[in-house]
Amino acid sequence: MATGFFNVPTPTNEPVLSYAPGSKEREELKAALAAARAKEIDVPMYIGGERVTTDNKKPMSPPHDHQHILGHYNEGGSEHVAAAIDAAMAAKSAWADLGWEHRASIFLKAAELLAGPYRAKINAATMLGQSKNAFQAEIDAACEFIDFLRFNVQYMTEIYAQQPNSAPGIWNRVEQRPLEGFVFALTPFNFTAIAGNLPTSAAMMGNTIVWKPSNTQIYSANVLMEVFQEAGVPDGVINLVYVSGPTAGDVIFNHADFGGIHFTGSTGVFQHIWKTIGENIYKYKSYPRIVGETGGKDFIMVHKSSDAKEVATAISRGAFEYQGQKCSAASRAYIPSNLWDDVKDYVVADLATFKMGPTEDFGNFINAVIDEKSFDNIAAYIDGAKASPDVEVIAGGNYDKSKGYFVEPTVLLTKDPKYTTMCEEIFGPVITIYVYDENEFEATMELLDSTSPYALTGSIFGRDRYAVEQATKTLQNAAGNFYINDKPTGAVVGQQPFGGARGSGTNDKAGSMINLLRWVSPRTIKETFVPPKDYRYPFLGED
Ligand SMILES: NC(=O)c1ccc[n+]([C@@H]2O[C@H](COP(=O)([O-])OP(=O)(O)OC[C@H]3O[C@@H](n4cnc5c(N)ncnc54)[C@H](O)[C@@H]3O)[C@@H](O)[C@H]2O)c1
Ligand SMILES: N[C@@H](CCC=O)C(=O)O
Repeated sequence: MATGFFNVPTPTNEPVLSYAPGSKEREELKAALAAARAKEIDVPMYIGGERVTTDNKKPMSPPHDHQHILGHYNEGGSEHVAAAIDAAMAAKSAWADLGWEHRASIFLKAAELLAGPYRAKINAATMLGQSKNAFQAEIDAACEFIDFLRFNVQYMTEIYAQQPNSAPGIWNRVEQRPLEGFVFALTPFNFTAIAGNLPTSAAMMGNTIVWKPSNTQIYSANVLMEVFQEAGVPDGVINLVYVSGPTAGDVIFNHADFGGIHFTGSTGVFQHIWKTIGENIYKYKSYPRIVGETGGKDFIMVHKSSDAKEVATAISRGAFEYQGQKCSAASRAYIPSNLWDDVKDYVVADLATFKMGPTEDFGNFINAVIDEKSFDNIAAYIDGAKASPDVEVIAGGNYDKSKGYFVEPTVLLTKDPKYTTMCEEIFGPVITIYVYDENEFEATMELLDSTSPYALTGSIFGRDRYAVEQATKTLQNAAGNFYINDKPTGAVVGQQPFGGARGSGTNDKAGSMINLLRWVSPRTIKETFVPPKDYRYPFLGED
């Protein structure tokens, strides 16, 4: 067998295409949208390379047009979860033994497929299934996932290259074994890139996977699986099942071979999972790796020296892109009294120009929220705000689910800095503003830091460098991704490794070496070239 020390292609961020009128990519995307809408599909589970169907067919619809059927997915039960674990365990040794360069090659090929022949298809599936506009789909399903794949391959090689020193006469080596057992990838609805990254990052390091996506992301998960198969991911390495969360959890968290969970989703679900794993700890062969990136109550903190228009733009984009359904979305802002009138005028003017509607109309900046449960939850927060004497609705406040789950981008102004919507994650297009005395900057930051249990993303705006430095220090633990004079969303793989602490997760930074290290179990090997043949120390010879 030929071998060598291989370098992988140097990763660079995938360019974001413009989808401008008349562009080739726009035409291709429009064609992919039309083709997807025209044909109902039957989406199987994938277990050990088998396409598994059941009698339990569940409809999939665009959130912005809930009467249209895109197709059905086949819902499984606990027996399918058990079969997926068996398939992952059966595929394990061949996959773990495969030369790393072949694993790298498979995932680099997946990146190329997504950048080229599958780009329009994965973006169209994300636009229809998750109601993302063309730009939001492009930065997620195409670019971010391509970046995850390419950069993770590079980080994998850097991990393998890290080796210890060796004293004369010995050779020390560290090998990076995959975890014993299987890895459970449990993924959210809101980013196709995250749904793809959670199973592939662990698989890249030699693990085999049971993947359970959110029901509302299955339509695009099916395209990802098609890409994985075409890229050459062997049967059984990534097994995709559609079951309820508790059904998956009951089987997986009771299994002796459960090796780790790669989770992204809400804080409540993650805390429940952690507790269950703790209660079952004696059942497992190893201590399972627990990686979870969860919710946020992301902030924009504004100093009196800021530019009001820059702040307003950060609010308009940071709070409302993808209907505020980003874990990083700005959902509370602290505005100094000297700037409020201007910031308010600019934000209200921006919102008046937002167009809301289906993703197939490329002129729409705002689309629908993901499903009825989410719509009702957001509407209840808005109703609560309307009824509260402490809150004024500055913009938006209306909603309508007759055709799709549409919620107007909504700006609330509160007199109470601890009002519910300043503390709780809403996960929708709602931001709450608290206007503070412009001379109370330090005290307001202390208030911000103690208002919510989360610490995911946050921004400081200011032209006064002393104020920016003060905020950077005071808010050190308030966000895992901290932005200066920028909105708190839009982290790019390889540039701003992403994740938060406190209630927001284990901060293992998706798309970084830190994350990949969680999916290996290092073994240190010491080899002695000429072993001693006498147990005595030299000084034991003579008195
Ligand atoms: N920090 C991050 O990087 C990040 C990124 C994206 C989303 N998020 C968070 O994800 C949430 C939105 O996504 P979501 O609505 O899909 O989250 P969710 O927690 O509802 O679901 C996530 C996954 O867990 C499953 N699940 C739900 N209940 C379960 C249970 N009891 N047992 C086992 N599995 C269960 C779901 O089916 C889904 O696959 C928000 O809170 C958001 O902040 C965080
Ligand atoms: N990484 C994304 C958020 C992912 C969570 O939903 C961002 O930085 O905006």
